[in-house]
Amino acid sequence: MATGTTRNKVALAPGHSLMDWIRLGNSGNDLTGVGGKLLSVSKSELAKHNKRTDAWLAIRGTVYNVTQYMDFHPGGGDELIRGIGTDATKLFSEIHAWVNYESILQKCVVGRLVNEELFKLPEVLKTSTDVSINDFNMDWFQQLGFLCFVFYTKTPYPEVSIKLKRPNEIVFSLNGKAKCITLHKPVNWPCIVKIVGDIGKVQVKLIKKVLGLWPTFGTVSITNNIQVDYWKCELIQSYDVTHNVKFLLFKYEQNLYNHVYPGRHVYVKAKINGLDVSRPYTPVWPIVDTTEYGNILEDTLCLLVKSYPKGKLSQHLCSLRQGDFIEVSRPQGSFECWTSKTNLILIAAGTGITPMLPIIWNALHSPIKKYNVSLLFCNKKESNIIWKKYLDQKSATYSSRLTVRYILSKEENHEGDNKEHIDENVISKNFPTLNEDSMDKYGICICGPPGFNKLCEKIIIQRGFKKDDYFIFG
Ligand code: HEM
Repeated sequence: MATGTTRNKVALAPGHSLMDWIRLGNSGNDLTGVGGKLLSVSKSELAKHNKRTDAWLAIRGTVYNVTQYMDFHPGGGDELIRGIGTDATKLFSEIHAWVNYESILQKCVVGRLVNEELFKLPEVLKTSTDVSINDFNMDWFQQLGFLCFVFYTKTPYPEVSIKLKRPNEIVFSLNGKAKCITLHKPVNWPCIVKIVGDIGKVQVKLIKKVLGLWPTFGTVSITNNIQVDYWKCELIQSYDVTHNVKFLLFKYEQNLYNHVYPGRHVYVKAKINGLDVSRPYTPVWPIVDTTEYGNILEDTLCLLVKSYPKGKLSQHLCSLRQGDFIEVSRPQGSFECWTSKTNLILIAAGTGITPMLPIIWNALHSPIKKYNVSLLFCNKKESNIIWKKYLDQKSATYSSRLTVRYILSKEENHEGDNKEHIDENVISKNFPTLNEDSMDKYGICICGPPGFNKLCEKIIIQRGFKKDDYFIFG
């Protein structure tokens, strides 16, 4: 067994070099074992993951899942096991403080190791229901580490923007009405927002800078609206998705959160050769819950942009560099996911997948209802399919609730089916099987080029669907 002074490297099995490990990390496999979510982990929760087949350890406040790393560890699995289930900071540093663990384990982050005290506390420490802001009521509650505001706007799908103006001053703008809260003490950014669109409930969690109970949340005052026509956004990351589609991550100007509902869009504006050019784009957050792009923060604006040969704005966006700015409008659109439907049929062509991604995510994670989703995704070639690996992973995880069918018009698909020119026949042939007894439970979304949308609409009308049963993203 190694001590702080003995060095004892082992021979790793073939296929377990550092390069193989990096390859595994980039393969899209979830090495965190928790779906890439960032968790708050208590010491007692950490202690439960102390087996070779379920191994977590913490180093300098970050919790890692090292189960997959076991056979790649140059000091051997048996050595690594000494640290699992614990805060291994000291042990790790004694043996090899120089090892760049953050980089090696970047795809294995489970979350932050947090103070045990937070978990011992009762769920709600202090609540108040008598605060009324404009036309809606507000509750708040706190624990040592955070406080939470809950707004009941009484309108479905309220417009929500939040801005932390100073560490202890936050502005909530709900349906265009803004209130400023001067908080009792400072909080961190970003906030964590949960919205139940159907009933207009907005929950905002703020992490306190310093642990402690507050006697009050602070004071409320009226303020100018923070909603403007366009906000400035800075490009922070850009990734290639296919040969002509990029995944772009933007940060809003200082500490702003701008909620966009699934299926709604924003206008993106940029000055090109002295002229303002703008176009609608549907943000795809939070669908990207893979670790492939690191941990995307709540307030990030995520866009999928296809560069068209004649598309001035799309080409401009695809050529942006980190630190470049664009302007982004308030959310627009009228799509509201049907509350009365439980089966969604989504028909998309190419980048028409963008509104579908948040709809799928929402349908699979809805706290209110279990939706079943059938996606029919039409592309020219397999290499054009946006995030196929991700869609396949999702449909494997939710195999009883999400089915994905790809139609390729320019090449054979991997199942050996012939290439299919996308026409009425092909869409009809691949249309999900319907249960005729519960036709009223189906809601259909269509998004593609105008000709494609027309074709799909014709087919669904032939199948007896009415205007209220479907939505075409134009
Ligand atoms: C906390 C429990 C751990 C123990 C007891 C442990 C033990 C050891 C031992 C005995 C060696 C061989 C001796 C040496 O090269 O100095 C070693 C090497 C190594 N370990 Fe760990 N290790 C632990 C955690 C980790 C973690 C979490 C990582 C991942 C980032 C890691 C990465 C490495 C690397 C890269 C080497 C090769 C270092 C070199 O060649 O200089 N170890 N470890």
